[in-house]
Amino acid sequence: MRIDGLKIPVFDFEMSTNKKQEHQLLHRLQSHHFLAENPDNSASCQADALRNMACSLQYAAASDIISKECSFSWIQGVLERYSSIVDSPEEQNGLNNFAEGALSICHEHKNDSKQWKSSLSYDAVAKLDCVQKYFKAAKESAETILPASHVAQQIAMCDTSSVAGSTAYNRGNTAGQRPNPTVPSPGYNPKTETACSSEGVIHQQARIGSRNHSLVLKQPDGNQELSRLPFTCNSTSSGSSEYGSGKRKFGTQGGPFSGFGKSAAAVSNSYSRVENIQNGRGAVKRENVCAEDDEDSKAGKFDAFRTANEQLKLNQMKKYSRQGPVNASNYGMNKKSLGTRRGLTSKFVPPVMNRDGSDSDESSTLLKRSGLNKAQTTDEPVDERLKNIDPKMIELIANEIMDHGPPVSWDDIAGLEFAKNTIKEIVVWPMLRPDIFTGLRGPPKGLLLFGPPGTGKTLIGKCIASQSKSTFFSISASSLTSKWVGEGEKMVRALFAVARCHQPAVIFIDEIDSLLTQRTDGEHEASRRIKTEFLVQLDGATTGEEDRILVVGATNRPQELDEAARRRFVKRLYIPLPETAARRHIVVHLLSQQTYQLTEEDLDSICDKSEGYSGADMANLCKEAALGPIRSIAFSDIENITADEVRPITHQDFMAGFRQVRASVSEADLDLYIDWNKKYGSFGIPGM
Ligand SMILES: Nc1ncnc2c1ncn2[C@@H]1O[C@H](COP(=O)(O)OP(=O)(O)OP(=O)(O)O)[C@@H](O)[C@H]1O
Ligand SMILES: [Mg+2]
Repeated sequence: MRIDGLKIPVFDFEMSTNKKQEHQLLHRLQSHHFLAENPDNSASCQADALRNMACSLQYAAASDIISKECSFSWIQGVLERYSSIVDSPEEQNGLNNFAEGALSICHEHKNDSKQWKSSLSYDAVAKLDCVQKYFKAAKESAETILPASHVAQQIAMCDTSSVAGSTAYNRGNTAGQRPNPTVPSPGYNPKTETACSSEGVIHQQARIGSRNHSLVLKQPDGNQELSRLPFTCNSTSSGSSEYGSGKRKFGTQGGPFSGFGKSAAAVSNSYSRVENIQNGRGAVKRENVCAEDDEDSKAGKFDAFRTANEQLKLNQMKKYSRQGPVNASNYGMNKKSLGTRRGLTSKFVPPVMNRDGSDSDESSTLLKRSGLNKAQTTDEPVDERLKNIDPKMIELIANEIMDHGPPVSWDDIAGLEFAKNTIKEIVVWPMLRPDIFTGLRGPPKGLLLFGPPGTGKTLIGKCIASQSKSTFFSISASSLTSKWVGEGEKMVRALFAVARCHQPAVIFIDEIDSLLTQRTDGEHEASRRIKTEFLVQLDGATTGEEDRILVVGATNRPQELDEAARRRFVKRLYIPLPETAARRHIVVHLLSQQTYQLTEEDLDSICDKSEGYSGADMANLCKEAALGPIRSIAFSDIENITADEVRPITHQDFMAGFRQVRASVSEADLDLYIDWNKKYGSFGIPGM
């Protein structure tokens, strides 16, 4: 006999005298075959048909309609086909069993495989504790030795019979008699008893109603019962409709090949373990140790029998038992960006979130402050404006870009009164009185801070972050370009979308020249796209008039800015080198944490001598001077000296420091800034 597509070898039937049985078998095989081979049928329907086919073959062998060898070889072909469907990753032709876990985690993708478990093998079932016990019992009985695969098959067959419906074959007779299969009918709940052995060594009884089963060891002539091994199938899948629909539940059994298709936990749960067999011929004492089996399975004793999918679920259940089942939709959302930093001074974020509900205080506080955690990590509706934005980008923005560094006050910034006042006007006042700052009085949407390096541009950004009560996003051009290679423009879009949801908002872009350099013909397409997106967002094409988002850019190369970008930064503030008073302020401010002996004249002298120094240079000078008293301590005393015994910082230390720290900004560079400021800079606020 040959059935196309299954590559089944031709075997001789052991023709039964019962032509009716044979006819029924052929009829069943044929109909299952057509169901399995019809490409219009769904994968689950095909798999169902194959399972039924294998079941029919098993039954046929058990009933001596066909030979055992023929049945096993044929079943092998059927099972191969069945496995290829169950485990196929293709959505159309397979049930994608192994990919299910990953897919559901990624994007809650659902497919038929949710209802299916992939196959275990005969060998796998044979390794089960309960089956091994049978072997032991059989050996002890010394009456008959059963091949492992045969017993395993019996277990699977018993499981088959526990499920009523199309594959439950009714005999309605007692063990030892030849089977008398009938065509199953819907709703039929037969007492099932399956005898299976050409040698008549093992017979199996299964009563579906009570779900009590027994393996009966018999004499080869099939008449004398050697031993009876009862066990219980506590399957929860019963009824033809459930089986027919191919429904299978995690941790439950169902279907003829549930021995192949369920985890060891499910298998061990399904059968009570036979604890003690008194003798080969006598009664068998059985203890139901389902719970223990469950513990075994939890302890991983049966790891070899779990499919990847089941192992994944088990792990998740174990891991998140305190949180309940893992919600695939929030799985990816909760993940932290790998090793990213949040802002300029924030701590390292571990790659894996602490999922036991005790996520670090800092990160949870951060997310709370960002207001993103609730919308993004729970089922609460996400803001309409964020719907088309990649959640990972939103998360990155919340984690890394929203800045929550140490507070910087306006007093920490020496000098720069004009810049500070302008910023207060643009940022602070409109926030206090949004009703006044509307229409023509509406604050500008772009502010550019330019000037020589080390003059406090970034410091001003930090000050805005802590002083303005707005949501502050601090971003460097490199974080837009390097982390999302090829996706920088999406990141820009996401940044503005998140900012729009958290108004009033300030987006601070340090070193903006590297992001918005002049566009050239030869430049990379990706960077061009970022620039374009930025210009679009800055222009307010997607930002309404009433949106309160201020973009603050800082650069020490303003001349390299794209002219379109320049236009969009309406206010361009020159942040010059600190004047004498500002330098004095920096020195006093930094020395306030140390002991020092400096007269007013000493300070004047230091400030005069530091003409042309930037704020950063002044900070370095103070550091160098502060090391003077330490250098004067003998090396041998360094270990024992107390902090109070260190001498104060003196004028000489500063003079020594001047030899180490020189001005970092040249006159020529300054001229460039001054020129650019004359051309494009904002000169001041009227009346100030
Ligand atoms: N006006 C200032 N008042 C107080 N400290 C200042 C001032 N300017 C600079 N500093 C000191 O210099 C350090 C560096 O300043 P900052 O990073 O803001 O410079 P920058 O203008 O951003 O430089 P760059 O253009 O190179 O990025 C600050 O941490 C601070 O200690
Ligand atoms: Mg800077």
